Amino acid sequence: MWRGLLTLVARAARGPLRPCTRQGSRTPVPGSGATIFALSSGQGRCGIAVIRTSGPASGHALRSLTAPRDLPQARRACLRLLSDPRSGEPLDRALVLWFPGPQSFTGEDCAEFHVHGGPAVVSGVLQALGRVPGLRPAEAGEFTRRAFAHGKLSLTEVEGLADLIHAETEAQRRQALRQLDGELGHLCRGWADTLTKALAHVEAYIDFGEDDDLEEGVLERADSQVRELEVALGAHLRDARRGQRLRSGAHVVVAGPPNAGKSSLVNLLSRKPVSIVSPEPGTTRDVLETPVDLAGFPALLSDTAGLREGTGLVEQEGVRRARERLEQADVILAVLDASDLASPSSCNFLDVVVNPAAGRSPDGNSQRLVLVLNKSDLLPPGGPYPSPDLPPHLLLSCLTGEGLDDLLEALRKELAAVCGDPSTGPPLLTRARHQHHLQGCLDALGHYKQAKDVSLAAEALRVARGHLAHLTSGGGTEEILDIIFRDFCVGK
Ligand SMILES: Nc1nc2c(ncn2[C@@H]2O[C@H](COP(=O)(O)OP(=O)(O)OP(=O)(O)O)[C@@H](O)[C@H]2O)c(=O)[nH]1
Ligand SMILES: [K+]
Ligand SMILES: [Mg+2]
Repeated sequence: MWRGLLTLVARAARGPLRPCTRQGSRTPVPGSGATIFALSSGQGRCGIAVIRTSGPASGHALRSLTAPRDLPQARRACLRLLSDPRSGEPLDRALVLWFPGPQSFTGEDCAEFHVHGGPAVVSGVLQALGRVPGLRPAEAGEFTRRAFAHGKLSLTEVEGLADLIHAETEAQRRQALRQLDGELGHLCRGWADTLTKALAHVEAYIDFGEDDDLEEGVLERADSQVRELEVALGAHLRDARRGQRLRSGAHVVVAGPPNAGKSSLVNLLSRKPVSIVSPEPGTTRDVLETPVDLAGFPALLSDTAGLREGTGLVEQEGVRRARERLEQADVILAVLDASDLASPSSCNFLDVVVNPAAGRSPDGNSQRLVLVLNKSDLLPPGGPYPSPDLPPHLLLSCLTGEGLDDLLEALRKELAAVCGDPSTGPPLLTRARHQHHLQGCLDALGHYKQAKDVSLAAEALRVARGHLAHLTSGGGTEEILDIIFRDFCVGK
């Protein structure tokens, strides 16, 4: 009786043991019956512009604009005269491509028109397409959304694609490409498979626990699979901030005493005059932020007020803001005037900011510090060399540019440590959403271990697996999909 009841409970709670697939097809695509069209290449005058369509009327649209010719061979570029289907007026001589579904980007019938990139040609072809029955202009991200709905891309791949389109630095491009290649999704599916196996063992125990023909130690095996998974997830979560930093930029804060040359350095690194430079100490009063590509990594570079006490109200507020910003830094770029190391403000900065940070052993999650002694051009040639008891530092002259290459190399190393190097290592978690689901999965595994009842343990494994499925498929939640697809431009 007891066992029969347990089996019933387990069966009812189990539902179908659906593997964690790439399909996002549980979400209906809004207006998916329509055929959509859009300019997919950038706006403005260009050599070639690409216009594409997706949906059941794509073939008809292609035939209408290239009449009287038939559809070209699938996936082969063909030169065709395009003309307006109503007036018959020639529009352009263009390369056209026909991608019958499901072997297309969206999984639907698609057509591409590679036209000459003049505005009149592009608008002529778009207008002609708009007059074909069943066609309407595409909304932002609609092509990708259809690809997702037809299981052509998983959600993490969609995110990778969005990031690839927006990638501004080499490291961002590498990370996005890896995610688009499905590495993160692949990893999650591997974890989900492990969970499915563990769940199968637990369910077998629920169903046949007292039968003699059940292998020994099924529960122990499930336990050890869960333990291994916990270790892997834990390691990945510890790395979580890195992928996000790489996506949105690491915070690099330039700090130091007044007049050390902080603003000069910010201008040098960003290759434009973002900050005012002057011989007057206390020039920079507020935090000035500028996004830069630092040695291939995206960074948000902040110029700050020189740190000193006992000045006017405005400057004091600037100093307060500088201190606040320092606390949020991933990398502190500490600047001192090499010719003025003995001054009270230099000594104070060394004591309060540099030495404490230099004393900490850095890991991927703690702040890192690069110490720069600027104005090396003012040092007497051949020595004496700045104080030997300084922590590791680099010599630089913002005036002559000497030492800049070494500084960039040092920054590259620090940024690779805080952002993770996208060329090596496991795929990174690039969004807070990823972190949330991995943490949810890990928490559920914790419940599994604490469960007093085997059917509760099975339920915990199902919850854990659900989190992994949500990570790759979005779980069909419209809001998440809306947020992700909103990032896309029209035509993608
Ligand atoms: N000789 C020399 N002068 C420099 C160098 N870098 C900056 N300076 C000069 O030092 C002065 C101060 O430079 P800033 O960049 O304004 O210094 P800052 O640290 O931003 O100053 P505050 O914002 O006032 O704290 C300016 O007159 C610069 O031209 C350098 O490498 N060599
Ligand atoms: K200054
Ligand atoms: Mg300044």
